[in-house]
Amino acid sequence: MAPINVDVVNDSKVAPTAKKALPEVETDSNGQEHKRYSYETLVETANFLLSKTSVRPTIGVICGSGMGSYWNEGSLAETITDAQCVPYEEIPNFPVSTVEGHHGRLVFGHLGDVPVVAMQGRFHYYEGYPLWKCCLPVRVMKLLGVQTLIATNAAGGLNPNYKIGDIMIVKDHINMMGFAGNNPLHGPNDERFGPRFPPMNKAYRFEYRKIAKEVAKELNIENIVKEGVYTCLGGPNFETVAELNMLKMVGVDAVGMSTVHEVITARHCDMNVFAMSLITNECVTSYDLDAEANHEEVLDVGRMRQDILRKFVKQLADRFAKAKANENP
Ligand SMILES: O=P(O)(O)O[C@H]1O[C@H](CO)[C@@H](O)[C@H]1O
Ligand code: HPA
Repeated sequence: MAPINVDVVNDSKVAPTAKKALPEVETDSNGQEHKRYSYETLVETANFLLSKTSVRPTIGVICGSGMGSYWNEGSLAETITDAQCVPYEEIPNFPVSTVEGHHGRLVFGHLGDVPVVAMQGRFHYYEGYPLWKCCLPVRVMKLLGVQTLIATNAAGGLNPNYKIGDIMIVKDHINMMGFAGNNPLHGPNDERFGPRFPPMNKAYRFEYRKIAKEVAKELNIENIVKEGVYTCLGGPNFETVAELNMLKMVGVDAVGMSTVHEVITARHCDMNVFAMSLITNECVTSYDLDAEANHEEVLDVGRMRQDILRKFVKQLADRFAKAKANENP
């Protein structure tokens, strides 16, 4: 692939009016300054990555808590073949991972025959990054040629029918942080990424959810695969009983601290999205219960389910790639 031309998107020349200069520096609520990235800056990041690997990924995977670190220890290394890893510290303009269970590097390689890039570690709002910065890798993936995003996360189960270790296919989300005006697309819009007002009602591609249910049957794991609504809170504290009961009332099945803003960013730049939550704990919705959520349990359940997740993701990548190929014969 030749280096990316900033004046051409989807083979069409970009009108000068579509390019909006983003403010160079944004200050977050803690007074910390974050450099804003223009389209051109992210193209530089993407070109750097293209020079580091021969893989040209069409599918991007984001590993949730506990699902990335183990990929480092032989397990996914066996699944992502020809792995070429680039630590986040080496990537120009990239944030770095600060959370246990998030390794902090991009892994380029293949899942079966499908060229992929996996984020072995994501960025969360509670780490101090503005939402747009948490989602910067999604835009970089788009510039690398990724058409489909598979986002995974660890989440607390609110739906009383969910058990620890279940996998919830995300059918929709409630953007709680967006209700307060916090959105990854906040700020000037550069139309080379996408439109000012992107629709979000079909965020989680119906066809891919259908495929995932078929794959679950084929892998004999349909009894642990559910489908539901996810929400992201800012974290880092786990929720109060009253907060969880409120979320339950408004139709949330699983709660976490990620994914929603990544999905919004991916849809904005017209990527196909599939997301799933590993239910790592049951949300405590009664004052009578003694249990408390904790990150160690979250990581343990990720470890417990790593074999199943690996097989599932590998099959999904294969089937999504085939579905995409049938779309563009
Ligand atoms: O969403 P991921 O990154 O999987 O992680 C989830 O697990 C962590 C809490 O244990 C939080 O970061 C929450 O968002
Ligand atoms: O119960 C939870 N709440 C929020 N985020 C989470 N991530 C894993 N479990 C949880």
